[in-house]
Amino acid sequence: MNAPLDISARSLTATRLQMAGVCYGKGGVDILTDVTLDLTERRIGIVGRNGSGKSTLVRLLCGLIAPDSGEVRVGGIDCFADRRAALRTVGILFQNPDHQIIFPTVGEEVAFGLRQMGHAKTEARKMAHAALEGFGRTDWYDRPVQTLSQGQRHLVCLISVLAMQPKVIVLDEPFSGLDIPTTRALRRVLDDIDATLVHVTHDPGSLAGYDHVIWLSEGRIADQGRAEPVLAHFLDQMDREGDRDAFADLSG
Ligand SMILES: Nc1ncnc2c1ncn2[C@@H]1O[C@H](COP(=O)(O)OP(=O)(O)OP(=O)(O)O)[C@@H](O)[C@H]1O
Repeated sequence: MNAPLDISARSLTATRLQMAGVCYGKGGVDILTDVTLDLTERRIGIVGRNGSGKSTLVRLLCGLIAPDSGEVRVGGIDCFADRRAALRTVGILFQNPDHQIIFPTVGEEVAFGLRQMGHAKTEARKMAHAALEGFGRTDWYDRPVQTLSQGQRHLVCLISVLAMQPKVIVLDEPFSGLDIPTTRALRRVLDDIDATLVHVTHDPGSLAGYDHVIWLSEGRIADQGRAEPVLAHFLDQMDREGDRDAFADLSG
Protein backbone atom coordinates (compact mmCIF):
# COMPACT_ATOMS: atom_id res chain seq x y z
CA MET A 1 0.00 0.00 0.00
CA ASN A 2 1.28 3.48 -0.84
CA ALA A 3 1.87 6.01 1.94
CA PRO A 4 -1.03 8.46 2.49
CA LEU A 5 -0.89 11.39 0.10
CA ASP A 6 1.20 14.15 1.64
CA ILE A 7 -0.12 17.29 0.01
CA SER A 8 2.35 19.57 1.80
CA ALA A 9 5.56 17.76 0.88
CA ARG A 10 6.33 19.44 -2.43
CA SER A 11 8.47 22.51 -2.76
CA LEU A 12 6.82 25.93 -2.71
CA THR A 13 7.29 26.92 -6.30
CA ALA A 14 4.96 29.29 -8.07
CA THR A 15 3.57 28.35 -11.46
CA ARG A 16 3.37 31.05 -14.08
CA LEU A 17 -0.07 31.76 -15.52
CA GLN A 18 -0.05 33.63 -18.81
CA MET A 19 -2.73 34.91 -21.14
CA ALA A 20 -1.79 37.17 -24.02
CA GLY A 21 -4.46 39.01 -25.98
CA VAL A 22 -7.02 36.25 -25.40
CA CYS A 23 -10.39 36.57 -27.13
CA TYR A 24 -13.19 34.02 -26.94
CA GLY A 25 -16.73 34.14 -28.26
CA LYS A 26 -19.71 31.90 -28.94
CA GLY A 27 -22.45 32.30 -31.53
CA GLY A 28 -21.10 35.64 -32.64
CA VAL A 29 -21.10 37.01 -29.07
CA ASP A 30 -17.84 38.15 -27.47
CA ILE A 31 -17.42 36.51 -24.07
CA LEU A 32 -13.79 37.47 -23.35
CA THR A 33 -11.99 40.30 -25.10
CA ASP A 34 -8.25 40.93 -25.13
CA VAL A 35 -7.48 39.36 -21.76
CA THR A 36 -3.82 39.63 -20.86
CA LEU A 37 -2.23 38.49 -17.60
CA ASP A 38 1.11 37.23 -16.43
CA LEU A 39 1.04 35.97 -12.85
CA THR A 40 3.32 34.09 -10.50
CA GLU A 41 1.32 34.68 -7.34
CA ARG A 42 0.14 31.59 -5.46
CA ARG A 43 -3.34 32.63 -4.31
CA ILE A 44 -5.34 34.29 -7.06
CA GLY A 45 -8.99 35.33 -6.85
CA ILE A 46 -11.39 36.09 -9.70
CA VAL A 47 -14.50 38.20 -9.11
CA GLY A 48 -17.11 39.75 -11.36
CA ARG A 49 -20.82 39.89 -11.97
CA ASN A 50 -22.87 37.00 -13.33
CA GLY A 51 -21.99 36.42 -16.95
CA SER A 52 -18.78 38.50 -16.81
CA GLY A 53 -16.70 35.57 -18.13
CA LYS A 54 -15.10 34.11 -14.98
CA SER A 55 -15.88 30.46 -15.72
CA THR A 56 -14.89 30.92 -19.34
CA LEU A 57 -11.54 32.36 -18.29
CA VAL A 58 -10.74 29.41 -16.00
CA ARG A 59 -11.92 26.90 -18.60
CA LEU A 60 -9.40 28.46 -20.97
CA LEU A 61 -6.66 28.22 -18.33
CA CYS A 62 -7.43 24.53 -17.82
CA GLY A 63 -7.37 23.87 -21.54
CA LEU A 64 -11.00 22.72 -21.61
CA ILE A 65 -11.59 25.20 -24.43
CA ALA A 66 -9.23 27.01 -26.81
CA PRO A 67 -9.13 30.78 -27.36
CA ASP A 68 -10.30 32.17 -30.70
CA SER A 69 -7.15 34.27 -30.68
CA GLY A 70 -4.28 34.91 -28.29
CA GLU A 71 -2.28 32.48 -26.19
CA VAL A 72 -2.78 30.69 -22.89
CA ARG A 73 0.04 29.02 -20.96
CA VAL A 74 0.12 27.44 -17.51
CA GLY A 75 3.65 26.65 -16.35
CA GLY A 76 4.66 27.13 -19.98
CA ILE A 77 2.15 24.51 -21.18
CA ASP A 78 -0.66 24.97 -23.67
CA CYS A 79 -3.18 22.85 -21.76
CA PHE A 80 -5.60 22.63 -24.68
CA ALA A 81 -2.96 21.27 -27.05
CA ASP A 82 -1.23 18.92 -24.60
CA ARG A 83 -3.90 17.11 -22.57
CA ARG A 84 -1.50 14.66 -20.90
CA ALA A 85 0.70 17.51 -19.62
CA ALA A 86 -2.44 19.45 -18.65
CA LEU A 87 -3.46 16.71 -16.20
CA ARG A 88 -0.16 17.09 -14.33
CA THR A 89 -0.37 20.85 -14.45
CA VAL A 90 -3.88 22.00 -13.62
CA GLY A 91 -6.91 20.52 -11.88
CA ILE A 92 -10.36 22.08 -11.60
CA LEU A 93 -12.99 21.81 -8.89
CA PHE A 94 -16.41 22.79 -10.20
CA GLN A 95 -19.26 24.30 -8.23
CA ASN A 96 -21.43 21.23 -8.74
CA PRO A 97 -19.71 17.90 -8.04
CA ASP A 98 -22.27 16.16 -10.23
CA HIS A 99 -20.77 17.95 -13.24
CA GLN A 100 -17.46 16.34 -12.40
CA ILE A 101 -18.14 12.83 -11.14
CA ILE A 102 -18.61 10.19 -13.82
CA PHE A 103 -17.96 6.87 -12.07
CA PRO A 104 -20.30 4.91 -9.79
CA THR A 105 -17.83 4.35 -6.94
CA VAL A 106 -15.48 6.70 -5.11
CA GLY A 107 -12.41 4.54 -5.76
CA GLU A 108 -13.05 4.41 -9.51
CA GLU A 109 -13.61 8.15 -9.58
CA VAL A 110 -10.37 8.98 -7.76
CA ALA A 111 -8.40 6.46 -9.85
CA PHE A 112 -9.77 7.77 -13.15
CA GLY A 113 -7.61 10.89 -13.39
CA LEU A 114 -4.55 8.87 -12.41
CA ARG A 115 -5.28 6.38 -15.21
CA GLN A 116 -5.64 9.33 -17.59
CA MET A 117 -2.20 10.49 -16.51
CA GLY A 118 -0.80 7.18 -17.66
CA HIS A 119 -0.58 5.22 -14.40
CA ALA A 120 -1.24 1.48 -14.73
CA LYS A 121 -4.54 0.21 -13.30
CA THR A 122 -3.06 -1.39 -10.15
CA GLU A 123 -0.86 1.61 -9.46
CA ALA A 124 -3.75 4.03 -9.96
CA ARG A 125 -5.86 2.03 -7.50
CA LYS A 126 -3.06 2.12 -4.91
CA MET A 127 -2.65 5.84 -5.39
CA ALA A 128 -6.41 6.39 -5.10
CA HIS A 129 -6.38 4.41 -1.85
CA ALA A 130 -3.49 6.52 -0.56
CA ALA A 131 -5.31 9.72 -1.49
CA LEU A 132 -8.42 8.61 0.41
CA GLU A 133 -6.26 7.53 3.33
CA GLY A 134 -4.84 11.06 3.49
CA PHE A 135 -8.36 12.21 4.38
CA GLY A 136 -9.12 9.25 6.67
CA ARG A 137 -11.68 7.95 4.14
CA THR A 138 -10.39 4.59 2.94
CA ASP A 139 -13.87 3.28 3.85
CA TRP A 140 -15.16 5.27 0.88
CA TYR A 141 -13.16 3.32 -1.71
CA ASP A 142 -16.01 0.97 -2.74
CA ARG A 143 -18.78 3.32 -1.72
CA PRO A 144 -21.33 4.25 -4.41
CA VAL A 145 -20.97 7.97 -5.04
CA GLN A 146 -24.74 8.42 -5.08
CA THR A 147 -24.91 7.46 -1.39
CA LEU A 148 -22.78 10.51 -0.44
CA SER A 149 -24.10 13.97 0.37
CA GLN A 150 -23.31 16.99 -1.80
CA GLY A 151 -20.51 18.10 0.54
CA GLN A 152 -19.08 14.59 0.64
CA ARG A 153 -19.16 14.43 -3.18
CA HIS A 154 -17.32 17.75 -3.20
CA LEU A 155 -14.66 16.18 -1.05
CA VAL A 156 -14.42 13.23 -3.48
CA CYS A 157 -13.81 15.72 -6.31
CA LEU A 158 -11.17 17.53 -4.28
CA ILE A 159 -9.43 14.26 -3.37
CA SER A 160 -9.51 13.24 -7.06
CA VAL A 161 -7.86 16.52 -8.05
CA LEU A 162 -5.28 16.38 -5.24
CA ALA A 163 -4.40 12.77 -6.08
CA MET A 164 -3.04 14.01 -9.40
CA GLN A 165 -0.89 16.61 -7.59
CA PRO A 166 -1.39 19.39 -10.14
CA LYS A 167 0.71 22.54 -9.89
CA VAL A 168 -2.40 24.70 -10.20
CA ILE A 169 -5.85 24.10 -8.74
CA VAL A 170 -8.79 26.06 -10.11
CA LEU A 171 -11.80 26.45 -7.85
CA ASP A 172 -14.98 27.59 -9.59
CA GLU A 173 -17.24 28.67 -6.72
CA PRO A 174 -16.37 25.54 -4.76
CA PHE A 175 -18.24 26.42 -1.56
CA SER A 176 -21.69 27.24 -2.83
CA GLY A 177 -24.32 24.99 -1.27
CA LEU A 178 -21.96 23.73 1.43
CA ASP A 179 -22.61 24.10 5.15
CA ILE A 180 -20.27 26.12 7.35
CA PRO A 181 -18.27 23.22 8.87
CA THR A 182 -17.82 21.56 5.46
CA THR A 183 -16.75 24.88 3.93
CA ARG A 184 -14.26 25.44 6.73
CA ALA A 185 -12.88 21.92 6.40
CA LEU A 186 -12.42 22.30 2.63
CA ARG A 187 -10.87 25.74 3.13
CA ARG A 188 -8.39 24.36 5.62
CA VAL A 189 -7.33 21.70 3.14
CA LEU A 190 -7.03 24.24 0.35
CA ASP A 191 -5.12 26.72 2.52
CA ASP A 192 -2.47 24.09 3.20
CA ILE A 193 -2.02 22.92 -0.36
CA ASP A 194 1.30 23.51 -2.04
CA ALA A 195 -0.16 24.53 -5.38
CA THR A 196 -1.21 27.75 -7.02
CA LEU A 197 -4.90 28.36 -6.33
CA VAL A 198 -7.15 30.21 -8.75
CA HIS A 199 -10.44 30.83 -6.99
CA VAL A 200 -13.58 32.12 -8.73
CA THR A 201 -16.07 33.43 -6.21
CA HIS A 202 -19.00 35.75 -5.56
CA ASP A 203 -17.87 36.05 -1.95
CA PRO A 204 -15.07 38.65 -1.76
CA GLY A 205 -14.61 37.77 1.92
CA SER A 206 -13.30 34.35 0.93
CA LEU A 207 -10.38 36.04 -0.86
CA ALA A 208 -9.01 37.75 2.26
CA GLY A 209 -5.24 37.38 2.33
CA TYR A 210 -5.02 36.41 -1.36
CA ASP A 211 -1.98 37.64 -3.30
CA HIS A 212 -3.79 38.84 -6.42
CA VAL A 213 -7.36 39.49 -7.51
CA ILE A 214 -8.71 39.84 -11.06
CA TRP A 215 -12.00 41.66 -11.54
CA LEU A 216 -13.76 40.78 -14.79
CA SER A 217 -16.47 42.98 -16.23
CA GLU A 218 -18.23 42.15 -19.50
CA GLY A 219 -15.41 39.91 -20.60
CA ARG A 220 -12.60 42.36 -19.92
CA ILE A 221 -10.27 42.88 -17.00
CA ALA A 222 -11.70 45.87 -15.14
CA ASP A 223 -8.97 45.84 -12.51
CA GLN A 224 -6.32 43.51 -11.10
CA GLY A 225 -3.62 43.63 -8.48
CA ARG A 226 -3.33 43.22 -4.72
CA ALA A 227 -6.51 41.83 -3.19
CA GLU A 228 -7.38 44.67 -0.85
CA PRO A 229 -7.56 47.64 -3.27
CA VAL A 230 -9.06 45.61 -6.11
CA LEU A 231 -11.80 44.18 -3.87
CA ALA A 232 -12.53 47.65 -2.43
CA HIS A 233 -12.84 49.05 -5.96
CA PHE A 234 -15.05 46.09 -7.01
CA LEU A 235 -17.35 46.34 -3.97
CA ASP A 236 -17.74 50.08 -4.43
CA GLN A 237 -18.82 49.53 -8.05
CA MET A 238 -21.15 46.66 -7.05
CA ASP A 239 -22.83 48.91 -4.47
CA ARG A 240 -23.46 51.50 -7.14
CA GLU A 241 -24.74 48.95 -9.67
CA GLY A 242 -26.96 47.40 -6.98
CA ASP A 243 -28.84 50.67 -6.74
CA ARG A 244 -29.60 50.54 -10.47
CA ASP A 245 -31.55 48.02 -12.53
CA ALA A 246 -29.25 45.08 -11.79
CA PHE A 247 -30.96 42.60 -14.15
CA ALA A 248 -31.00 44.82 -17.20
CA ASP A 249 -27.24 45.26 -17.40
CA LEU A 250 -26.25 41.60 -16.82
CA SER A 251 -23.99 40.28 -19.59
CA GLY A 252 -25.41 37.71 -21.99
N1 LIG B 1 -21.46 27.71 -24.46
C1 LIG B 1 -21.93 28.97 -24.48
N2 LIG B 1 -22.70 29.42 -25.49
C2 LIG B 1 -23.15 30.69 -25.52
N3 LIG B 1 -22.86 31.60 -24.56
C3 LIG B 1 -22.11 31.19 -23.54
C4 LIG B 1 -21.59 29.88 -23.44
N4 LIG B 1 -20.88 29.78 -22.29
C5 LIG B 1 -20.95 31.00 -21.71
N5 LIG B 1 -21.69 31.84 -22.45
C6 LIG B 1 -21.98 33.24 -22.14
O1 LIG B 1 -20.75 33.84 -21.80
C7 LIG B 1 -20.92 34.78 -20.77
C8 LIG B 1 -19.95 34.47 -19.65
O2 LIG B 1 -20.29 33.22 -19.06
P1 LIG B 1 -19.46 32.66 -17.83
O3 LIG B 1 -20.13 31.39 -17.40
O4 LIG B 1 -18.03 32.62 -18.18
O5 LIG B 1 -19.71 33.81 -16.77
P2 LIG B 1 -19.46 33.83 -15.19
O6 LIG B 1 -18.79 35.13 -14.89
O7 LIG B 1 -18.76 32.59 -14.76
O8 LIG B 1 -20.94 33.86 -14.66
P3 LIG B 1 -21.60 33.38 -13.26
O9 LIG B 1 -21.05 34.25 -12.19
O10 LIG B 1 -23.06 33.62 -13.49
O11 LIG B 1 -21.28 31.91 -13.08
C9 LIG B 1 -22.39 34.73 -20.35
O12 LIG B 1 -23.07 35.80 -20.98
C10 LIG B 1 -22.88 33.42 -20.93
O13 LIG B 1 -24.22 33.50 -21.30
